[in-house]
Amino acid sequence: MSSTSPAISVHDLHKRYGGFTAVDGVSFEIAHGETFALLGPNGAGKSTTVEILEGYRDRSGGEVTVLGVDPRRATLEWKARLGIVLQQTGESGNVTVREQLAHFASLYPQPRDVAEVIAAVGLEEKAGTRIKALSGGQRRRVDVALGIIGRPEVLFLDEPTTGFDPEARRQFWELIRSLSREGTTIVLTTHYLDEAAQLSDRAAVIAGGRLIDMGAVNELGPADARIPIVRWRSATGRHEERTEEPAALVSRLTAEFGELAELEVIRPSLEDVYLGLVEAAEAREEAAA
Ligand SMILES: Nc1ncnc2c1ncn2[C@@H]1O[C@H](COP(=O)(O)OP(=O)(O)OP(=O)(O)O)[C@@H](O)[C@H]1O
Repeated sequence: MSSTSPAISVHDLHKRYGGFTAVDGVSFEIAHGETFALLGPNGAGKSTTVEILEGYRDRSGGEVTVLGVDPRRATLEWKARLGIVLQQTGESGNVTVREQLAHFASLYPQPRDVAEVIAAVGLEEKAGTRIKALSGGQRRRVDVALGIIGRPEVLFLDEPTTGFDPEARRQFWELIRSLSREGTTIVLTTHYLDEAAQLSDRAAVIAGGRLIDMGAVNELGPADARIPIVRWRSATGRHEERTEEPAALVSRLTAEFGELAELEVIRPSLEDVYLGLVEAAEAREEAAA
């Protein structure tokens, strides 16, 4: 497959569970080397979509290719090119972290070095510990380690940092950035919008099985949702103004009033923009019902 073709292509994807439509006509493409986030509220259809891409779930309609292959026609060779960190942690074994990783490494043609992966997920001190004796967050790190041990070309991360402490999350971000620098294509689903903003090039927002927006993480949502907000307090109380030119407003205010109490310029975060998008989609849904 030439690298100009997308790593992942999804066209008009549908998934029905009995009479319930979980994914309702979703289309997107992910380029080689891109980090792409799938965002959306609980039950939006993110895991279903990702599991179809991974070949774990069949689809009801639409076309999908991952590394040029339809996941319905998955081969072992194709699977070896993917790394998968599922939402639920399955690792609770009687073997040690090092043994488990060495076992998985032996299943891949070009695995990463076991000690390097253990260090990358910050489990050096637990390498000789049985997995069942690890904490929840440490087990999640084992899941991540197992996802990358095979040197995947495409890495699927379904809520990878759930249960991580803040330091572990930052460490994980560094790991993902280094995998991305090596050219790994990464598909991330997360409810941590700061994580999506930190790591992804582009994001798609899904709600009720439909794609409601897609774009670069700093360009999602309507333009007015991203206008900066200037807040300050004066003798008359608290004030807030949205402006495309916050620096000009701040210098006008300081020229007029001098030093201002509690002055801040806020750029709406991905979380603010995301919440606006999801609320608008829910309102449209209710109006249509
Ligand atoms: N095996 C199944 N049978 C019936 N319905 C299912 C099945 N799996 C998922 N669903 C339904 O499909 C919808 C989408 O589920 P999915 O797990 O894809 O959502 P999600 O966006 O990943 O949510 P979360 O953020 O909670 O993980 C949900 O309403 C869910 O109840």
